[in-house]
Amino acid sequence: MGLVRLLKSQFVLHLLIIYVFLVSGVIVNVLQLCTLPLWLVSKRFARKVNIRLGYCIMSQMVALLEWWSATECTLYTDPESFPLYGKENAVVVLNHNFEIDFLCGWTFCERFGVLGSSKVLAKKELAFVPIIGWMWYFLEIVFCKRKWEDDRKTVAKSIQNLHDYPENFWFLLHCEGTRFTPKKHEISMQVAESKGIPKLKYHLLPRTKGFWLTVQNLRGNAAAVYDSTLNFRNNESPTLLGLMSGRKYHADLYVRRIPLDTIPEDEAECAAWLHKLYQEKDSFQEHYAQTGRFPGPIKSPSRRPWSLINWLFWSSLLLYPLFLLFVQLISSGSMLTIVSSVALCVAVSVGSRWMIGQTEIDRGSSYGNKVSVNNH
Ligand SMILES: CC/C=C\C/C=C\C/C=C\C/C=C\C/C=C\C/C=C\CCC(=O)SCCNC(=O)CCNC(=O)[C@H](O)C(C)(C)COP(=O)(O)OP(=O)(O)OC[C@H]1O[C@@H](n2cnc3c(N)ncnc32)[C@H](O)[C@@H]1OP(=O)(O)O
Ligand SMILES: CCCCCCCC/C=C\CCCCCCCC(=O)OC[C@@H](O)COP(=O)(O)O
Repeated sequence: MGLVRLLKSQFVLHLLIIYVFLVSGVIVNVLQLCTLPLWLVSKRFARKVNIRLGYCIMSQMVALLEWWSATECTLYTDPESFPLYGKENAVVVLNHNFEIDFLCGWTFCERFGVLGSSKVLAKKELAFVPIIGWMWYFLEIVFCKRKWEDDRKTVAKSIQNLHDYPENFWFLLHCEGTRFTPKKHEISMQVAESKGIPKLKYHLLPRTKGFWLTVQNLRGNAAAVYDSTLNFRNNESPTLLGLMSGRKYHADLYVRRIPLDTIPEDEAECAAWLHKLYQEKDSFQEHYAQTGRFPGPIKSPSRRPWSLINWLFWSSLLLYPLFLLFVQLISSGSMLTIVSSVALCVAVSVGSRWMIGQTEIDRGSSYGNKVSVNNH
């Protein structure tokens, strides 16, 4: 193991990374709270400020992926669509198999300049994750309970609110509704069979209602759907803890741009369209399994320095006071102060381990573990 790799695997460095993330995150959350009066004066300006504040948090995690772990992200897409990425609003449809797929999504957002304004239809539980969830509140992220009776109105309303959004955004939809597990796959294939829909090998059966609702409410606002299929080389299952230990992965993303006005307006036709899309996505994954690459040319955007600069800024701002505090603590010689400080560190470690746990599939929800029936 090289010296750099050995250093990156050290727990004490992970604690420092988490410290910078948590403290800067709380500072940003407080600043976001301070923008509340601004919304009354100028919604446009308040949104722009929050986009930049949100960037300060999200780009730290992007920097962890791009600069700390040096994970590579390759984009397969056609050269005609490439110039449009980041220059228009779009709905992104992405498979949901990996613990860090959200972070790869953010990385592409960063490279196309839409990280701060990126949106997602997220499960309500994520709204309560400290820092990220609180930040999302100010970024107008759309939350759902994964109960259509409740979501149909709230989700539509939240998406409608984005009509006068001042910057280009990508709206991410994991139509499968939950992360892939063998059990969830088996159950969803039973649903597919009962509905006479062809089975999928690499995806869960997509939930079509949220997609239809999103597309209907973004007509005239978003120009396209980016059908995106993600995989990792060498059958790897990357994790956030792996990234933190400096482990390098290689992500491949295949993106097809589909003009939004070509998608059927009728709900049943739109659902059939989405099912067909997932059959195509499945064939791309099969192609990947056979050949180790996606079809189509490679047109990768390179990483930008901004996420690293932001990270260095927060680190230099927050690590020096921590160092001073540490020196003071040792020189105080007070056993009580030292023990309380250690207890605080342990509490913060446990809290951040819980946050990281939110990304872990093993600790995922039971949604999709059984057939759900809607009464409508
Ligand atoms: C150039 C580069 C391009 C791209 C770069 C890539 C990405 C970057 C983009 C943006 C990044 C932005 C942010 C990323 C950051 C963080 C994101 C992190 C995570 C958040 C993600 C989540 O939280 S996923 C979970 C929440 N989201 C969803 O669930 C969305 C999908 N779900 C829906 O749309 C649902 O319809 C719903 C939520 C609106 C409602 O849920 P409900 O459960 O009520 O579902 P349905 O009514 O649809 O379900 C009933 C129907 O389903 C059938 N059924 C029953 N059981 C099952 C089963 N086990 N599996 C499948 N289907 C089942 C049932 O028969 C019903 O059928 P109908 O025919 O009646 O519809
Ligand atoms: C500089 C880096 C510092 C690292 C410190 C890390 C601390 C923060 C850690 C995590 C923040 C939480 C991010 C939440 C994003 C999780 C997205 C996700 O994948 O959610 C799962 C959801 O779709 C489906 O859930 P289920 O499969 O149904 O269950």
